Amino acid sequence: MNVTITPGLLAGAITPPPSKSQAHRLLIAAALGTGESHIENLAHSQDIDATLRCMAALKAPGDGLPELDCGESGSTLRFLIPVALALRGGGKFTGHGRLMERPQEPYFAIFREKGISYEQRDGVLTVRGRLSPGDYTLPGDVSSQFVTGLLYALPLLEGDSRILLTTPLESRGYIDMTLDALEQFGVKAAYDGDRAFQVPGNQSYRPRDLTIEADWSNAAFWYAAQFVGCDLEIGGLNAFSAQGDMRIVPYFVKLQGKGPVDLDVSQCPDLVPPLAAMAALRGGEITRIVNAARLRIKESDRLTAVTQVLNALGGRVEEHEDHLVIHGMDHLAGNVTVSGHNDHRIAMMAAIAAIRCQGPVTITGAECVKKSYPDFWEDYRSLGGRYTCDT
Ligand SMILES: O=C(O)C1=C[C@@H](OP(=O)(O)O)[C@@H](O)[C@H](O)C1
Ligand SMILES: C=C(OP(=O)(O)O)C(=O)O
Repeated sequence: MNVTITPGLLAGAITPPPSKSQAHRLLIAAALGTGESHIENLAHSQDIDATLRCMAALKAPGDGLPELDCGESGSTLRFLIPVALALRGGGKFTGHGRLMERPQEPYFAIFREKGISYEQRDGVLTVRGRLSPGDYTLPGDVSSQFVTGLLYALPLLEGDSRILLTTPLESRGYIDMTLDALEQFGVKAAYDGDRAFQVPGNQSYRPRDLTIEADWSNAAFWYAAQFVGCDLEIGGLNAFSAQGDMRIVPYFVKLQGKGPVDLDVSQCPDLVPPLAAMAALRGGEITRIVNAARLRIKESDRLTAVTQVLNALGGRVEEHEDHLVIHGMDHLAGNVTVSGHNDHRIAMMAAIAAIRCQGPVTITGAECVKKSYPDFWEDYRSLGGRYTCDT
């Protein structure tokens, strides 16, 4: 689907969709539960549908390894690899887009050490073996999703385990969300705040009735719209949330100030596309988005995609190995077609930057927003955004 936007300011009240990260966590814990749980405020984004489908496959009776189609969801794949080992002695994992090329080496290193077999061939990752209680050592700065996967699976084992990080933890907010979700389901895991987690074994997930919070990661796009001049009332968010992407609020305030600004995104990588849209429209000011190397291993190489899209719109972005330098302008030229890079956050960034373009902007593959925000285009229109679609 191509969307062509006629630039113009948005206005009105908006509630962001339910948090994808929290939804993954609550659904997996609920499915592992010893009874019936009720999870309210679920949106059928593609990633959440992937987790629902995979949990159903893991729990379906049957012999042999379950087949788990993780779609394009890194969270689903990395959370469920250890869970599948604990529940079913492994699984056959498939994915789409870039998913199966995204790194799994921290798990593979553990599997080699522990005698768990793994093989990735023709796009299928087959993992087979038994998880045993003990020490699990891995880096903390490739993806926090490996730690989350272990935190879900290790409590189910018959003895105590530890997770030991060899490098500092990045994306820490996501681990806080994981620990928060585990606690809600009565599962204990202690984090020393640095490099070690203690995870007692022989635990079970108690059933719970919970409501998924509104998503701070996607709210960030509406904050970016606000920043570029829209009059929005962004509602429904939990100001005391465990979601690390709440950091959009202090970063928004920082960007409103004059002078050069450095934003460290090591703990909030998903904020980079909306932050970059804001920075591109920070007239006459320079913004550096630093500690962003892991952006290259998301749905797209997001450092390249952000740079290409904003520069095509008429912005001035310099791409570096692990950071971006953005020279803010008052307006962008637009009058161009840009690719959504099959990446929801890149398509949404383009839609927000288009608000302050002088000519129309066409975004190709704009349906990719469905990965996390299925109603994004409807919400954009409900706020007065003008666009046409061709499929
Ligand atoms: O645990 C999660 O829900 C997520 C963790 C983050 O990944 P990394 O830990 O790989 O940075 C984030 O980018 C992703 O969108 C969601
Ligand atoms: C990177 C993302 O998700 P995942 O890693 O789960 O694919 C994202 O939603 O931006």
